[in-house]
Order: sequence, then C-alpha cells, then structure tokens
Amino acid sequence: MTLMEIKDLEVYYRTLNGNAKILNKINMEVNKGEIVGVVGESGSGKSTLGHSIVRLLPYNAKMNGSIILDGVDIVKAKDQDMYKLRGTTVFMIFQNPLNSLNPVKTVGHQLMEASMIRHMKEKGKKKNDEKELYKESVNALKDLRIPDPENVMKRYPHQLSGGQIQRVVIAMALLLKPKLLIADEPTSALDVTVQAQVVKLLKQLNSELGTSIIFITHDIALAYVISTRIMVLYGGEIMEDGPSENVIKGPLHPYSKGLISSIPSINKREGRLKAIPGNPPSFFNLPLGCRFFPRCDSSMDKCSKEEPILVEKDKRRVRCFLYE
Ligand SMILES: Nc1ncnc2c1ncn2[C@@H]1O[C@H](COP(=O)(O)OP(=O)(O)OP(=O)(O)O)[C@@H](O)[C@H]1O
Repeated sequence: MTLMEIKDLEVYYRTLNGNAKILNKINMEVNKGEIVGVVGESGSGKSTLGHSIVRLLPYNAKMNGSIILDGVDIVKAKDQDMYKLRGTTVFMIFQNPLNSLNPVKTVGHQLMEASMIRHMKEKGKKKNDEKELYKESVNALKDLRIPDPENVMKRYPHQLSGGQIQRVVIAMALLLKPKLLIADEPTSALDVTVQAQVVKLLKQLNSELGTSIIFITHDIALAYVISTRIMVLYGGEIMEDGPSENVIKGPLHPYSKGLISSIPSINKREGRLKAIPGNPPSFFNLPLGCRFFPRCDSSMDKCSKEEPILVEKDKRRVRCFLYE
C-alpha cells in the first residue's frame, strides 16, 4: 500500500548566479513498511529531496509538483497542516541533528515531549504520567548506547558532543514512531559499533511497527544493509531504482556500477578501489544530453545530445540509452 507518492517534483534554489534546478522531475512512491535507500555522491540532491518531504527547505527554494503523504499534498498544504504532519506522520533526522533540537530546552524535556506527543496521537488524550514518559525516554537513550542516560536527560543540546546529539535525535524518532522516517546520513558522526546498533534499531522500528524509512546516504553498501529498495540519484535525477538485491548484484546504470565498484571489500585482493573519474556536474552548467555521460565509460554518440528517460526494466527503473 502506498504511503507517499511524489509526482513531477522539481526544486529550484534562487541564487546570485540565477536559478538552479536541483531536483528534476522526481517521480517515486514509498509503500507502507518499505525502507528506501537514497544514494548518490555529495551534491546529487539527496538532502533537498528529504527537506522537500518535510517542507523544511531553505528560504530561497521553490517547489513544483506534488508530494502526497497520507492523503495530504505537502507542496500545497497550509502551514498549520504541516505542523500536524511533522512528528508522528513524518519525521526527519537531519544531517546536522542540532537543527532538530531546541537549544533552550533540556534533552529530557524534549524527549519526554516526543513521547507525550505519540501517546496523545495513539490514545487521543494527553498522557501526564511523567514517570512513564521519563522511563521511556531514558530507555530510548539506553537503546542507543548513550552512557549515563540520566545525566544526558538533564543537559542542554550545546553541552553534548556531535555523536551524542545525533543519537538523541534518533532516540526522538524512536519515541515518536512516525509513519515515515527520513534519516539523512544518520550514522555519519557515529563510530562503527554504534552505527550497527542504529541500523538494528531502525530495522526493528520498521519490522515491529511497519514504519516506512527513507535512508539517505552516500554509502551504497550501507544502503544495501538497511534498505529493501535502492534509488540512485545523480545530478538531481533518478538514474536507477529497484529492489536492493537486484541493484547491488546486477546494477544496470553505469553510475550505479561505478558506485558499487568503489565499495571497499575485504575480499578484493587487487588492492585499489575503482573510483568514478571526474566530478558531479554543476547545476549551473549541466551537460547537454545525459547528465552522467562526461564520466561514463559506456557512453555512445547520442548520450551527449539527447537526455534518456526513465524506463522500466526487470522490476526496475533506469535512465540510460543502453536500455531504451
Ligand atoms: N540553500 C541553497 N541555495 C543554493 N544552493 C543550494 C542550497 N542548498 C543546497 N544547495 C545546492 O544544491 C545541491 C544539492 O545539495 P544537497 O544537499 O541536496 O545534496 P546531497 O546529495 O544531500 O549532498 P550532501 O551529501 O553533500 O549533503 C548542491 O549543489 C548544493 O550546493
């Protein structure tokens, strides 16, 4: 069952150099209970996609198209409807998690508030059992392996380290139990053992409550570990989208192939990783034709002249003339 449907989404940023179209005709669906890994190099538009879904884009952004989530079109919704939606319908763990916390309230206050909001939604009334809210909040911090959680509850966000803040925001997500969770590089500030624990907790949230997750990462190997579907973005466009297993074991798009061959593997004896040569395009100077063609080792004549469309192929969507 579809939880969210994005149609023809375009996002522009107005800048001193003119308008830059960062997302181009994004069409995608997220089903209930699905974990979609959105992958691509830095600057491919991943965070912009996440910010569009919670409608927390910078002041210089403009959106076209529609994002229907739980029956509401986020592009056109009134601000008051967005307030209602954020939290228990959709929640985003930002790449800079400090943005999700209120600097003048303690961590404990904010976590207990998140827990209370969820109880209100579930039972339709205010839950005032402070002890219960406190216990739930401390347990969420314990789940994230935060040492001395009672002490962390008393602190203000600026008194915590980057890794602790990231875990507090993930704890908030676990307490809110939203229908759709957008996690933007949620493990990048964490060490490997905590990373693994976060992945386990997110998977648990998904399997126990059917929470849909959009997991944004530049690391396609991490996307494979957590997601059921992988969507590859490049230069603000979907290049490939399909079941994780198929995308990883038999990538169709040359860009997906490049991302996969740059995964470090202990089994690779050759020593050196294959990096994709060149850099992603500037949004002010996009190549004619396919956006990936200047870096592509399978490019043909027409790739520099015409833009390929996204076509269906083997349970997948792919944007490449090799499959048209
Ligand atoms: N407020 C803004 N004004 C102008 N351009 C912006 C703004 N925010 C982001 N951009 C540009 O939009 C492009 C896409 O950025 P975005 O953060 O969505 O990419 P990303 O794939 O999430 O990259 P990263 O992993 O580095 O965050 C980049 O070229 C970035 O410089």
